[in-house]
Amino acid sequence: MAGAAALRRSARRVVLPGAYALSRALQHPERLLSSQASPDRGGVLGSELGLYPPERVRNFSIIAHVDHGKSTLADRLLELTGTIKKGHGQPQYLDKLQVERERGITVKAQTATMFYRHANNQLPASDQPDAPSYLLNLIDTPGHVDFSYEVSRSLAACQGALLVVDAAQGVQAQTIANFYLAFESNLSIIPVINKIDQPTADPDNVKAQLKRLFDIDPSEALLTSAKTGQGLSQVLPAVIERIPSPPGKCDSPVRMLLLDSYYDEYKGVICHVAVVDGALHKGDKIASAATGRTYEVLDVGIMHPELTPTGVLYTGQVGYVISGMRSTKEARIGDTLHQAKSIVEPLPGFKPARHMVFSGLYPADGSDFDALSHAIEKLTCNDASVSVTKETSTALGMGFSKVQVENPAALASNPGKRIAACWEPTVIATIIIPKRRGEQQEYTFIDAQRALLKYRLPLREIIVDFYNELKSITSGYATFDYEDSEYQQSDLVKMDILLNGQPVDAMATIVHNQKAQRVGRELVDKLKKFIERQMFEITIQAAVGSKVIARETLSAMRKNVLAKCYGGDITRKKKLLEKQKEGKKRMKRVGSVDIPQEAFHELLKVSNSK
Ligand SMILES: Nc1nc2c(ncn2[C@@H]2O[C@H](COP(=O)(O)OP(=O)(O)OP(=O)(O)O)[C@@H](O)[C@H]2O)c(=O)[nH]1
Repeated sequence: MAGAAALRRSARRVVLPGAYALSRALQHPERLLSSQASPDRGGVLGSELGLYPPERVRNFSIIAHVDHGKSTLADRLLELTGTIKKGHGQPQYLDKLQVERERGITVKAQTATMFYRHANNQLPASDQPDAPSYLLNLIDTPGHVDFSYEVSRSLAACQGALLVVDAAQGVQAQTIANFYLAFESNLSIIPVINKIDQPTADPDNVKAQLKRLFDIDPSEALLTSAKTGQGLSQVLPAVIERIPSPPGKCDSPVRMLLLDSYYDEYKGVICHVAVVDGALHKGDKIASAATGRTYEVLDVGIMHPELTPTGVLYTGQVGYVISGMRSTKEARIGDTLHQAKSIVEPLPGFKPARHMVFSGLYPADGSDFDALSHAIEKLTCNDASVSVTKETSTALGMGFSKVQVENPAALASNPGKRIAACWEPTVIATIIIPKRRGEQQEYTFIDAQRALLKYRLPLREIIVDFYNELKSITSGYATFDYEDSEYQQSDLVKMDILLNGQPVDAMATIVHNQKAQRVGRELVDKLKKFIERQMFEITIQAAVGSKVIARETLSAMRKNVLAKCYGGDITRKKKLLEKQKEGKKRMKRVGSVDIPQEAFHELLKVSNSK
C-alpha cells in the first residue's frame, strides 16, 4: 500500500471537491478545522477511498437495550475520530429524526464513516505517525422493540457489534433479543459495560450475567462511561483487532445492500448502502432486485457524518447513493441494488415492509379531507413503511386506513356460514421481571434478582397498553421484547354495535368468541355513558351475527337550552345557542343518533384491550 505517507498528506488537505466543497466549507468552517486538527482523519476523495481495501475497513453496529447509552457512545466515537467536533451542541448526532430527539429513542438507523489510525493498542495514535489508517463504518441500529427487521438489516452489513449493557441495570429484554440477532448473523460481539460512573454500577455482576446467558468470557468485556469518557480509548482498537474485515469480491459486478432510505426535498431519495461486491461509480447503471427497476447513479459518497460526495464506493465500504428514485417506496430496506443487466444473486434476508401499526384516520371536519390527504402523502414520501388506502365510513365520512387492516366490516357477521376458520398473528414475548421469593417453576433466572419469562401471545393482547401495564405493576422494573411468530387458528367473531337496530360499521370489532359477551357488555355500558339522551328512545345493542349479546336503552328527553331564559338578554340566548351548535359539531350523526367523537376512541380501547 502507498498507505501512510499519502494518508498523512491527504489528512492535511482540504478534501472536498470543487464548488460544492467551497460552499460546504463556508457553511461549516469548523469541519475544516477539525479535519486539519485530527491526526486520525484520512482523506475522503474518491481516489483516497481506494486506499481502504476491505482489510482496512471495519463495519460495526452498536446494539443495546433502550437507554443503555448506545447513542451517547456513538457520539463519543465520532468525537474521538474528529468526525464531529467535541461538544458540537447537538447531543446524539446519529439520532437524526425529530421524533428521536423528542422521545429520546432511536427509530431509524443512520450510519457514519470515521477514519482512525491504529497500530498498537498500548500507545496513543499521536505517538505512532506511521500507524495505518482504518475506515470505520458505524451503523447505528434502532433500539426499540418494534424495529427488529431494521436491526437485522443493519446487522447484515456488519461483521461485528458492540453489545452495550448498562452497568447498573444489567442485561435486559432487548439486550437478549439484540444479542441473538447479532449472534445469528455471525457477528463478532464486543461486550461494553457502560455507565460505570454510576454509584449503583456493578460491572462484575453484569460480567457474570453475560457469562451465564451468552457464554461471553468476562475478560472480553470493556468497561466504559460514555458520560465521563472513562475506558473509551479501548473501544476502537478493540473494533479493529476483534472484528473481521468485510468479505466480498473486489472484481465482481457491484452488489450492495440497501440499509435505509429517506426523502430529501432537494436531492430526492437518498439510499444508505453497504457495498458487498465490486465498486460503485457515479454514472453507473444499477437495478433493484426487489422491483427490477433500473437507475443511474447521480451521486455517491460517504456519510462523514453529513453527505460527502466521493464519486465512488469500493468493496466493503458503506455510504449513500442518489439515483433518481422518486419515492422511498422504491427503496426497500434489505433490497439488493446491483449492476444493471448483470445476473446477480440477491443478498439474503430481504423481506417486504410489513405493517406493524394500523390506524384508521378521519378528519374531524369532512371539509379537511384534502388537507389530511396532502399531509399523509408527504409522510408516505419519506417513509416506505407507511402505506395508505382510502376508506369510507357512514359514521365518519371519507378517511384513510392502512392496507392489510382486516376491517371488521369486511368480516361476515355470521362466520359459521361463510368462514371456515380465522387466524390471528402471534408473538413470542420475552419478559424480564424482578424476582420474588418463591419456588422456581418454568422461569429462567438471570441472577439473584431477576427472572426471565417467555410466552406465546396473540398479537392483539399486547397492542394496547400491555407494556404500560407491565411497567406499572412491576414499578418500572420489568422489560419486554417480542418477535413475530406464526398465525394461530383462533375462534374469532365479528361483533356489531347497533343503534336503534342500525349497525355502526366504525364500531364493529373482531373479538375472541369467549370474550364476546364481556366485551359486548362493556362496550354497550360505555356507549350509554357517552351518548347524550335525545328526543327519542335509543336502543344500544352488541350482536354477534343475529344474536344480541348485550343491550341498553337510553330513555328520551327534551332539551330546550333556552328554557330558563325568560325574555331579556338576547346575547345570553345567542351564547347558549352557539354553545349548543358547537356541541353538535363534535357529534357524528349516525342514522338518527348523534355520537360524540370521544365515544369512538373509548370503544377502541375496550375492544382492543380485552
Ligand atoms: N451516568 C451515565 N449516563 C449515561 C452514560 N451513557 C449514556 N448515559 C445517559 O443515559 C441516557 C440514555 O442514553 P442514550 O445514549 O440516549 O441511550 P440509547 O441506548 O441510545 O437509547 P435509545 O436511542 O432509546 O436506544 C441519556 O440520558 C445519557 O445521557 C454513561 O456512561 N453514564
